[in-house]
Amino acid sequence: MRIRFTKMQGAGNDFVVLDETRQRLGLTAAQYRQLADRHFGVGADQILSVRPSPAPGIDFEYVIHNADGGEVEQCGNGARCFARFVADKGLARGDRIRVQTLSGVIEPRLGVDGRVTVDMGPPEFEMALVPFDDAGLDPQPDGGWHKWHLALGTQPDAPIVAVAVLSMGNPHAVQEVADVDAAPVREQGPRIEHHPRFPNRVNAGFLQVVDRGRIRLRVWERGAGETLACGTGACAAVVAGIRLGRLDRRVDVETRGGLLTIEWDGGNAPVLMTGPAVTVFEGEIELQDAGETTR
Ligand SMILES: N[C@@H](CCC[C@H](N)C(=O)O)C(=O)O
Repeated sequence: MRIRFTKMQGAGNDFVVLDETRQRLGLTAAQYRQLADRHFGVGADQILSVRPSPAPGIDFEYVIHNADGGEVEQCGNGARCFARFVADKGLARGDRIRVQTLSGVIEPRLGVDGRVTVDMGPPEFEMALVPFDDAGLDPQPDGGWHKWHLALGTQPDAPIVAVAVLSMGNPHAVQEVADVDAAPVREQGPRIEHHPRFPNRVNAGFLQVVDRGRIRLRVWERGAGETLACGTGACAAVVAGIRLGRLDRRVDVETRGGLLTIEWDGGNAPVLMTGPAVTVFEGEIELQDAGETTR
């Protein structure tokens, strides 16, 4: 099967974008993995599918698959690329759209400077977690704010990390570090991702506070490994920092792939994320036949 695709990136978090507005491609998990593969495919952290409106008042459906082929609820950098894609392809009427994701409706809008701002909705602090057990977790509720101590292993000297746990539609566990360049992202990231506490796995963020309006961030993404930037990870890190009294309401987030700006007024206010969205190239690829068609 031969398909057309667009390769995009937002702060270095890269995507294969598929136009399914007229016809569903019916790809299998193995085919999503092939598209994401940097040696045998196009190469991407996530595959984004653009589908027609699923309901009145909604412009599009936005379906996200991680590089490992699994479907996920949300992707922030992808949301900006999604908005740029539907505008550039003439699929959207205005510069503001309403998009259905697995975790709710988000509202991206194109800025005059080429950047895109996305209303990501409010953060959630009551995530579904596997009940704590002595072997893996010591819960430390902190004034209603969920800050947990995770043991990364069962041996007595296993490292224990304190993480703030929240959802931006998708799950995040964020820890503060003194120096993000020296942070053990590749060692701890997979162990946090697969920690028994998180039934659906989790994205692991490592945040360094520079000052009240600036942080540096690296994220080990669920289903993709460390990426150059994670939009929902940036939202989660800033929300965590604000809740802990360490950050102001507008924060610049330095990632290895570029700068994102996150704003949050607290409580049930939506989180606003602003950053770049760039088309890299377009092409066609022959996909192998393998496995069962997914949603
Ligand atoms: N890169 C994304 C997040 C993509 C999904 C994530 N890996 C997950 O599994 O939840 C972003 O920019 O938010």
